[in-house]
Amino acid sequence: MDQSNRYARLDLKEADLIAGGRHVLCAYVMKPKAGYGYLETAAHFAAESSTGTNVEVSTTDDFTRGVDALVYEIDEARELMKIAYPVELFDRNIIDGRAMLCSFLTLTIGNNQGMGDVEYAKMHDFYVPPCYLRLFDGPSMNIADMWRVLGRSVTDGGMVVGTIIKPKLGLRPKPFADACYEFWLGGDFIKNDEPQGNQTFAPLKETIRLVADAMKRAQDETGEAKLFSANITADDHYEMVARGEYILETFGENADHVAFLVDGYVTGPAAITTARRQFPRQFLHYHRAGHGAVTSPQSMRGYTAFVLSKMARLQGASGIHTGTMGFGKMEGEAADRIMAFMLTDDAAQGPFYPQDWLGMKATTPIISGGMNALRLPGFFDNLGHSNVIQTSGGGAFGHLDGGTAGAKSLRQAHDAWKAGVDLVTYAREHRELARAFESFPADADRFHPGWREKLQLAGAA
Ligand SMILES: O=C(COP(=O)(O)O)[C@H](O)[C@H](O)COP(=O)(O)O
Ligand SMILES: [Mg+2]
Repeated sequence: MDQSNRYARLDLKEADLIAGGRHVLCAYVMKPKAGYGYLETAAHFAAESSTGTNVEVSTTDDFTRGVDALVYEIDEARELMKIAYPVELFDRNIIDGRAMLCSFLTLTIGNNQGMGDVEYAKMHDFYVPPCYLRLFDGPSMNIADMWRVLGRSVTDGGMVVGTIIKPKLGLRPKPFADACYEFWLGGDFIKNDEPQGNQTFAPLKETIRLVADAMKRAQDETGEAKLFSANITADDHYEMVARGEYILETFGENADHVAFLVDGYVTGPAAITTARRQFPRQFLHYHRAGHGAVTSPQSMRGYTAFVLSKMARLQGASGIHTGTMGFGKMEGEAADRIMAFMLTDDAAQGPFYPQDWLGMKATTPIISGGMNALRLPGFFDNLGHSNVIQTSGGGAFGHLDGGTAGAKSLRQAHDAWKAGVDLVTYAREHRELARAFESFPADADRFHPGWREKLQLAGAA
């Protein structure tokens, strides 16, 4: 059944829809299955994503028709389809009238992902009007709160030098806490790797006690504040709260040095909101393991990493992984920086839509995945600033001289970039950085050709 006479209004102008402020706009790359017309499929998609189904139902009335989602633009050659969703369609909490991200997802990227006439459809951008934006929690904390703990400028405090405890699994509590101590002697921030929790060989309560003690000792030794991001991800809301409360109690006077890590892709918006609302004074660290299943450029369904990031800010993530924009080991490209700008700026431009955040706090980009000191300058050049959390797992613990030296090499690379000094030149006077070149020679050759001669290290070619 062709429903385009009801669910398509190609005369509507995007600028008018934005000015009207009553619609959420979504841009998809959509392809119909063979034998289905583009507009007809787009209209069915909008029907299934709002008030309709594949047939007319007798219970529809005039009010219903007033809240139809409407296809307002198509470009078959680019496989582009844009849909306007009236804000009334989205579910609100009964407890406080606020918006919920799961409702946004259920409609805009729900049943439409399994339709028989759609070959594929992937959301590439969305726009949220002010009346709906203000109903989302948004972040309560971000990197500024970390900088405050670290005693730095709260507007331009620079890179938070971080790591992920590696190996990913298989450390018992003491070796785990020892690795933390070692890194903290040179760095600022440690996160649990995403699968680390309460395994039988590393019970959470014991590990956390030892990590809290390691933090105290590292702070005493260095005279600097240290930060830890503890994984509280779980299926069960009560389990997450129990973990969070235990961790805060155990860190005691250092509880404000603790972030909570939640795997927001595998657990979904409910877990992110649990952490955001139960622990509004803690930095909420959104880890996105698994997101590649839908966000990868090879996946033609779901949504992009840009969309995931934008949703994370709405939900109130303090920080989210944004990949390494082609400078690390995970998929990504230099142009991914627009993802970071959408997280941090008050007005930003996405691939299809502008977004005004109306003063909603920024979400901090977390840069991770195959990074090390040698890859940082190129990354910062591309981004244009270094106000991010950066975590190098292999890049710290893969340093020939261990985790402390690895941490120092990362800080030195950041300092060199801030000072506008070439990395090899800086390494001549900074031993840990120099040894990072020897630790990661393939990267050194790729990003800093001629480094051996310039560094004049013993054993250099
Ligand atoms: O453990 C790591 C990186 O370890 P390493 O530093 O040893 O590569 C993170 O889970 C990835 O960064 C996730 O990817 P992304 O940040 O893209 O979500
Ligand atoms: Mg990890």
